[in-house]
Amino acid sequence: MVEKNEQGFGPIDKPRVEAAVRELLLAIGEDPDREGLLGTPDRVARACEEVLGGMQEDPGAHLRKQFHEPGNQEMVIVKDIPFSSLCEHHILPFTGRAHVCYIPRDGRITGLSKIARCVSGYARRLQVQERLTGQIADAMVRELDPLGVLVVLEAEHTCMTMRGIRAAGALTTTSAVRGCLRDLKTREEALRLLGL
Ligand SMILES: Nc1nc2c(ncn2[C@@H]2O[C@H](COP(=O)(O)OP(=O)(O)OP(=O)(O)O)[C@@H](O)[C@H]2O)c(=O)[nH]1
Ligand SMILES: [Zn+2]
Repeated sequence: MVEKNEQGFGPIDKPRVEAAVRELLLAIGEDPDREGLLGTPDRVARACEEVLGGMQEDPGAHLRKQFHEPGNQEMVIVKDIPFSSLCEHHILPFTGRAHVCYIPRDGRITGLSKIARCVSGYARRLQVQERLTGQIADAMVRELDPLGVLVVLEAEHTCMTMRGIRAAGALTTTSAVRGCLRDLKTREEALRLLGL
């Protein structure tokens, strides 16, 4: 049996991905031995390692790079963090921007880039946007114990734009709220600062 990591995933088996891509090419009526496709199974396998690399890490661990600013309980907002993920229903990309807002507890803050790294780690998995949003918020709560967290994701799903309903330009917004950001007034201030 394949050993799973602490995130619940096995390792990426590159030769197996390559064999599966070759089989897929045959299944769609292509010739995997024609010149243009010769390197494709290897390229797709390498691309999988990259775009699904978040399965091999604990994205929350980035947030453990912390600093202490005594007395600071003011809102921190990191806006417009770009992300790319893969929808687990069609294995097609959905891409967009994440906005993360939190209120530190007793000045316990994290490195700003670490928030973007956390988003990237959870995005580089097979996902649904709602779960991705909640996982980011929960990691913030787990690692920082902040007074409140608000995560908003806006994304375009290619499974909705290049196939199926083909609703080009349709944008999906999801949010996850924890702690004191559930309070209407605090949340309104966060949304105002986010321009949402
Ligand atoms: N809630 C949610 N739905 C998603 C996400 N990504 C894709 N979907 C949806 O998953 C659904 C899968 O529906 P199915 O009827 O099983 O699949 P389908 O026949 O390909 O559906 P259509 O896309 O409507 O053609 C679709 O409505 C997709 O739009 C996501 O991140 N969140
Ligand atoms: Zn999809």
